[in-house]
Amino acid sequence: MDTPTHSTLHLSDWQKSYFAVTSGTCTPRQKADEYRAKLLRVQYAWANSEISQVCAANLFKKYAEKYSAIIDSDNTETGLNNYAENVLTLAKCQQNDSDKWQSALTTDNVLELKCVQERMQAGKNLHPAQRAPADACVPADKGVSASAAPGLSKLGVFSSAREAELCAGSAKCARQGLDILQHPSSSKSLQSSVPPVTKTSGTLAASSPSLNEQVHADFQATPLFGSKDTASISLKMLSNSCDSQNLSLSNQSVPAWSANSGKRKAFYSLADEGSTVNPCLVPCQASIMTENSSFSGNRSRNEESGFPSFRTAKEQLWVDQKKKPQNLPQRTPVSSYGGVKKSLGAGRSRGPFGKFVPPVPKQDGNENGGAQCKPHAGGAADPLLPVDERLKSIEPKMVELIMHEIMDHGPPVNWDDIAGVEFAKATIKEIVVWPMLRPDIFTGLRGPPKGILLFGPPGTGKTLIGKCIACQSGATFFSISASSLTSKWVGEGEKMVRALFTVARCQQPAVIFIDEIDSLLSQRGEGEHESSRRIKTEFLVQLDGATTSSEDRILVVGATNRPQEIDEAARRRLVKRLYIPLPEASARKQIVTRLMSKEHCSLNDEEIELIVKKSNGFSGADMTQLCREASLGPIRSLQSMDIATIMPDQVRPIAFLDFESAFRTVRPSVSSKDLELYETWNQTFGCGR
Ligand SMILES: Nc1ncnc2c1ncn2[C@@H]1O[C@H](COP(=O)(O)OP(=O)(O)OP(=O)(O)O)[C@@H](O)[C@H]1O
Ligand SMILES: [Mg+2]
Repeated sequence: MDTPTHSTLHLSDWQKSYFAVTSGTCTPRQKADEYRAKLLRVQYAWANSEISQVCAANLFKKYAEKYSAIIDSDNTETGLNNYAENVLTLAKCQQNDSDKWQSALTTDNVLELKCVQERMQAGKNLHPAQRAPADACVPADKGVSASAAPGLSKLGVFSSAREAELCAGSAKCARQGLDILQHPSSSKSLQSSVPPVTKTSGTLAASSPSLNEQVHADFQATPLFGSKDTASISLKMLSNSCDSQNLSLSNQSVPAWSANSGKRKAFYSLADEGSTVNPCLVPCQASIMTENSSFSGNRSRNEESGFPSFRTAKEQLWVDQKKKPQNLPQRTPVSSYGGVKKSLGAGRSRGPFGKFVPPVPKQDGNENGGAQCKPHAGGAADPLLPVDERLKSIEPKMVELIMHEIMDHGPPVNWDDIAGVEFAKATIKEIVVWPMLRPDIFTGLRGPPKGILLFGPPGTGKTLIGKCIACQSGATFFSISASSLTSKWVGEGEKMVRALFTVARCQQPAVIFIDEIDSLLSQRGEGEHESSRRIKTEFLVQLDGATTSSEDRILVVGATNRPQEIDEAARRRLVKRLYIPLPEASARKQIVTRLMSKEHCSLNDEEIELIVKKSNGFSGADMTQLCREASLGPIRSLQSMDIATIMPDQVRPIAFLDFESAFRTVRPSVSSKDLELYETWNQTFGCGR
């Protein structure tokens, strides 16, 4: 056992520090460091019940004043006046100590010690009256605890004449605290004895029990956080900016300290929890208070042993983190369907921090029943699930891009929102929606076609139908703008096409909506760019696979207002070619009525009929524009002065005259000549009646 050596070492440490603060050669900074160290030692000594509350308070006061005098002084020779730096140093020091303290004082470690076991057993045999009652008078077999010294512990009031003794006691205790710090993880340190007598500058003289005895005493004297009043001392290392006069020491007489360990643990648990922080205290302020049994409520207990378990700040952080909800969303919600249509290259996360989320087939059943995969379903984006074999040949970057093409089911577009085009709507429901709902019925010859082409004049609702399919079909919906595919991925476009179909296969049932499909599948010619040719070829190959494979549940929906430009091979694969014509009178009426129903409007039925009549040849988009224009009429009729002050409900309703003036500026966007072309193409290739 090398205990004497240790003791000698610590004695010399103490002496060194003492001389450091008293010698004239010591710099103010060194002195401040030493005083901080002393304050820490006093903390430990008190926490270990080596000194009493009053003793600790006196020592704190003494050292805190000295410390503050150095810190607060502007004198370059004797003071620092550098608050921030020293506060940080202080905090760092505390943190390090706390770390070391943690590993040595876990309750389990201590309880496993043989000597502790023996002592506990012996303690059980003691008569209750024999147990250490108060003020940390610890029964020990060998040596006498400093806190057990009558002069230190039993007196409620300490005379100044006794201060030297108090200091001696605290110094010894501080040394013990250091022992623990310096041998944190070794259980030997807990068992090793500390020599009973030390002396420093004539003021230090105390006997010390061995630590194992102290530990034993802790447990023996602890009524397991019983209902007796206990005292805790909260020592806070805080701002140096407060004056030393602010040192507030409660001189309440403390009832019997029934639990040494409780006291020690109270100290640390409070320190961890920061429950008594007063931001305007001098460094190392001792805030002494009494607590009742609620004291024990502030700490956790070791459930097996019944002892309260000490937790370091690190442990507490870990526990707190475990308590936090685990199911925090990993990804921010995708923008709503109606607000943003994703297209290639848009809306995806960029840069090195963009997280790759591999798409995988969703294995579990879902509420929509039957559908294997849903847009943005958790399973699809869950990186923990195995990646589909088919995706292994695809570059992850491309898979990610494709995955970001999945459209979300946001604000829904209903079939009723699309005016007219009844035949097209009925056909699409038949092809898309029902087979998705009842795949068991739509088998064999009833199997749905795998390709649809929506063609017709501009602004007739083709894209709107695509959105509606996205919302109503319940399938994974990919919306690809052909132009973005060709322009942004020069050289890699065909790979993207392949990746698109592969991902779609993994996400079945899936709908791939290709708006402006003519720009992707225009007829192949000689002057064509090589890259666009390759894309087109790849697309046809994939389209062929998708349309011929009876197992795959992939529907390709193309939309164009230039159907005549589509390559004949593509045309063949898009078997259902549905004409989306200009809206008929009933459809136009529907559009006007629906839009005006949301506005303050004074139109009667006759006026609406007149509007419908006058709007012959208008597309759906034109009708929308007409209504917009008319709705501005009441505003235009206001004087510019009124606009600044008028209340919204004072604006007059939209009237027929507003439509009359709107008709003067809004013209049909589709010429009759163009219409003939569509009609002809529809009669040639269309599937309408
Ligand atoms: N049948 C319709 N019912 C209701 N609104 C319509 C209809 N057709 C068009 N609209 C209105 O016109 C707007 C444009 O429609 P959409 O984008 O679907 O036309 P499109 O056929 O795709 O045109 P383009 O061929 O130029 O792409 C829609 O947002 C909608 O407000
Ligand atoms: Mg469109």
